[in-house]
Amino acid sequence: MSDSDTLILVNLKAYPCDPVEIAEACATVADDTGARVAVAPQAAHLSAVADTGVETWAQHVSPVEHGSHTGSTLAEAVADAGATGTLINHSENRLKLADIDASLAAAGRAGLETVVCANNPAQSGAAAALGPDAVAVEPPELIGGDVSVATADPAIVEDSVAAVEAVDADVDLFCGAGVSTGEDVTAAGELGATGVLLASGVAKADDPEAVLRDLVSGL
Ligand SMILES: O=C(CO)COP(=O)(O)O
Repeated sequence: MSDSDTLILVNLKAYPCDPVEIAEACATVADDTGARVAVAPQAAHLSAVADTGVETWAQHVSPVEHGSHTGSTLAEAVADAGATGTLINHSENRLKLADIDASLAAAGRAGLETVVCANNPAQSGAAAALGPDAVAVEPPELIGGDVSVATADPAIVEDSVAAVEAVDADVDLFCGAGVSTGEDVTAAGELGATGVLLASGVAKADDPEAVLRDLVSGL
């Protein structure tokens, strides 16, 4: 990947890390290198992360509007907290098709950039048909592992790029699972991805900033 618009999106999931420390490391590396690095913390940490100045994403928004929806993650609320984008349909928070559509509508109302996650090329094409800004293909069996999707299953990335392109050429294709090094980022770009999602490589690192600097070196 050589495009500075390429997104490195660090999903903190529910890992026991310090979201502000990682956000500050991401902001520092982004400022130093011009790379686009974003952090998706727990919803309760969005404001604290956004206050660091880093690009901040929600991990999920619910398929709801303002109203009687106890326990929901309202798109307008995450935008108020400083998020500028959101994941939808992550492998660990799968939604029904109609709910993906409604979450996209909610994100659109709130002005959030959107990435819909998918398991495989067929789902990637289907997700593209719903009109997100990007689709992220993440094979569930590789999530949290040591081998990057681009190495373990390059065809799933290439086939997802093609599936998305066939449906809507304006939708970007990202990939994720096992991404932790600059080499992984380079390999993803060579397969046609214009962004990577990663979690454990940064969230579990002893030195998140060092990992981020290595990741960015692969752009
Ligand atoms: O699910 C992921 C990002 O959303 C990928 O997680 P890992 O980077 O831990 O494989």
